[in-house]
Formats: sequence, structure tokens, C-alpha cells
Amino acid sequence: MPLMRMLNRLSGYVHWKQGLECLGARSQHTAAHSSSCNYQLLPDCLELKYGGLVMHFDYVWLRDHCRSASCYNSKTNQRNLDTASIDLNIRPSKSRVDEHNLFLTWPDGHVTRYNLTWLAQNSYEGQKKSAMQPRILWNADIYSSAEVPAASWDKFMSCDEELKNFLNNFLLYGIAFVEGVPPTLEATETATQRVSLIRETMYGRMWNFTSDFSRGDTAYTKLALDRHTDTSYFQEPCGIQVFHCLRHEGTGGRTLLVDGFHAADTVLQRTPENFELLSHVPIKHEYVENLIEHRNHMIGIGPVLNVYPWNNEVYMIRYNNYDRSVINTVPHDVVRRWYLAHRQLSTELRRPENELWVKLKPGKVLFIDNWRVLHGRESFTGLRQLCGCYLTRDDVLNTARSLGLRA
Ligand SMILES: C[N+](C)(C)CCCC[C@H](N)C(=O)O
Ligand SMILES: O=C(O)CCC(=O)C(=O)O
Ligand SMILES: [Fe+2]
Repeated sequence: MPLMRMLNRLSGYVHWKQGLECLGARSQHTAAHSSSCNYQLLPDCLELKYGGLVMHFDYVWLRDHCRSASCYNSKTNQRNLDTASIDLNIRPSKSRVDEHNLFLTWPDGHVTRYNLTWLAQNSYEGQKKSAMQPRILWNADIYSSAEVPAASWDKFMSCDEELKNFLNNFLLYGIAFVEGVPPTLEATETATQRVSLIRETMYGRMWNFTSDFSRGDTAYTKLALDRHTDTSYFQEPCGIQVFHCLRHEGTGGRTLLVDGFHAADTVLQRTPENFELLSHVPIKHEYVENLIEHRNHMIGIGPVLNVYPWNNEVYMIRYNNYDRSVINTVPHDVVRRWYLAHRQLSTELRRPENELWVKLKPGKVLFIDNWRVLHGRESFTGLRQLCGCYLTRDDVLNTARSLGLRA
């Protein structure tokens, strides 16, 4: 739920006025209130009650976040104030509120005005309650019944609204399709560049691969591939993967998609201690390629689940059992518990109801959030040619934000 809607809803239930009167009577500290808010200067922080939230702000934080013209350049959105020169024992000498703002006067006479809504949105307590990224966690049923429309190539290339809808779906579900794309590498590249910069890797910029074992990896065979995320062996795994099947004359070769965040959420709800292990135990992934043409050695270290510590929201899953390397970063008893946690997550990822199977066809380009949705493939026969690329996550999110989406 968006924060402001949540605040509005909560504020209906709380009788601040009552709370205020007791507060004023008992408090030793400076306390004050206006119709919609009240606050008090506690010894180590300012406590603010506003819009149904009780928030605490450190005094150095408050001084550091002054948005006055001398402290902050609103043309560049950059801080001017030298944070390291703030007295770490600073406290305001005067304070007051009006309907929308809190005003603090600092010992040197400088006045800071804080918009109350801004404070609520930027408080720790507010962040704790709101998701960084609104998402719809899915299994095969949920995704299919949502009937998420694919973008159509012409509109996608010419109309910002179509791009915005496409990105909105991508942000909500972690996958999105563009249909009617000419079945060429060039058109695929054009489509991806509408969204983001391409992230070049040791596989190249745009790749076009088949089962010729031209690289030392199972992807370049006809074998089935179990669900996984790619480039788990990078310190920062690639954010988005794009697939376009240009040709397949044969059988099998369907693509498997699984929402990793849905599986992680089930683990969190049922067995929080397993979620804790998966989000804290550092795991190594490694890519060692020893061909005459290609020699590569990549190592990426990080937990299976990367979470924001303030709200336990998962922002990246790194799951690739093929490329997972030796575990030597934790003692044996933790290893044992980690395997248990890994088993539970794998069980969730493998539930047939969580599997979305699609057959990629020429013309249909698939964008996968490689930090969230796992992919795999069925074994196949015949000639199968897949092209695509990786995208820079920052640039995808940047495009989404520039179109007014929350990302
Ligand atoms: C997509 N492309 C064929 C270029 C690369 C495949 C990389 C495969 C690797 N095992 C991984 O999961 O990262
Ligand atoms: O062949 C496929 O469908 C996908 C193979 C794969 O996992 C990859 O290229 O990353
Ligand atoms: Fe892959």
C-alpha cells in the first residue's frame, strides 16, 4: 500500500488529541502540538507523531537534512552542507510547528523548515512499513489469470505510454513481453535499447547462440537446464536478461519461469530462521571457462537472498546450483542449517504450481528480471537459435522512473 494511503487510513483510528494531553501533562521535555501533529524534544532525538506514525529523528540527522538554500542546492539536488562539521551533540534551541511544517532553530541561529509529509515519508518508521518496490508475487495461476498484455512492437517503439505499461508490468511481475518484433538480432537490439543500455559481458554485447558448445557452458548444448539466475558469479549479477528465439526446427525447448521472490516470501512466512540464513550466509559462485578461444574466471560472493535490512524486502535472488562454488565461508554447523534452508527454498521453487512454461517464438521478445525471476529450459532436438543480451539494471529503472513509475 502506498505510504500516504496507509497514513491516511491509520490516522482515522488514532485519537491524537487524547494522547497529546497526557503527553503534555507528564512530559519533562519540550512538547507541542498542532491539530494534526505533535512532537517532543527527547534527550537523544525528536519524537514526532504525525499521520498515524510515531517517528524518531536523530538531531544530527535533522541538521544534516536541512534543505535551506545554503545547505542544499535544489538545482542540482545535491547537499552543500559539510556533514562532518556538524557538532555531534547538536540540539535545536527553538522549535515550533504549523499545520504542514516543523521549524527548528539551531544554536547558531540557522532555521530549518521540514515539511511534515516529507518527514513521514523519509523517516525510518515510514520506510519500515512501505515496500521499496510494489510487486505482485505470482505462481502460474496468478500470472495466467492476470492476462498481462504483451507490448506490441510498433507502439512500443513509438509511444511512451506503451513503453510505460510494459515497464509497469515488468516491475510488477519481473517478466514482460514484446510481440511482433522482426526476428532478427538487429531488431532485438533496437527493442532493448528503447528500455536501457546493453550490459556487455564476456559473452559479448548482443549474443546469438545455439547448441554448438562454442562456449564452455551447458547453455550451449541441447540439455535441459533447471531453474536458475544468470551471472550469479558476478559481484553484481546482470539485472535483466532478454531472450528472442529466432529459430527452432525441432521439439522441446520450452522456457521455464519461476518467481523467486514468491518462493522466498513463502520461506519467510513459514520459517523465518531459514530466510535469515539464506539472506546472511555468504555464498560463492564461480565461472571457469578453459577453451582456447575463451578463458574466463569470474567469482561472485553474496547471500542467496539479498534483503533490505530495515524491512526484510528481498531485492535480489542469486540462485544457480550449476555455478555455485565451494562453500568455505561458514563453519560446519551453519553449513548444515544452510542446506536445510536451501532445501526449503528449492522445494518452493520446484512446486509445479509455481512453474510458468512458455514456448518462445520468433517475434516474441522476453525480458526477465534476473534479480527476481529464475529461468530454465526443457531439453530439445533440432536447430534452435536464441539471441538476446543483458541490460544494465540502473538504466532500466531510470527509464521507468523517468516515465513516472515507482522503481
Ligand atoms: C545467455 N548466455 C547464453 C549468453 C550465457 C549463458 C550463461 C550461462 C551461465 N551458466 C549462467 O547461468 O550465468
Ligand atoms: O536456452 C535457453 O532457453 C536458455 C539458456 C539459458 O539459461 C541462458 O542462456 O541463460
Ligand atoms: Fe540462463
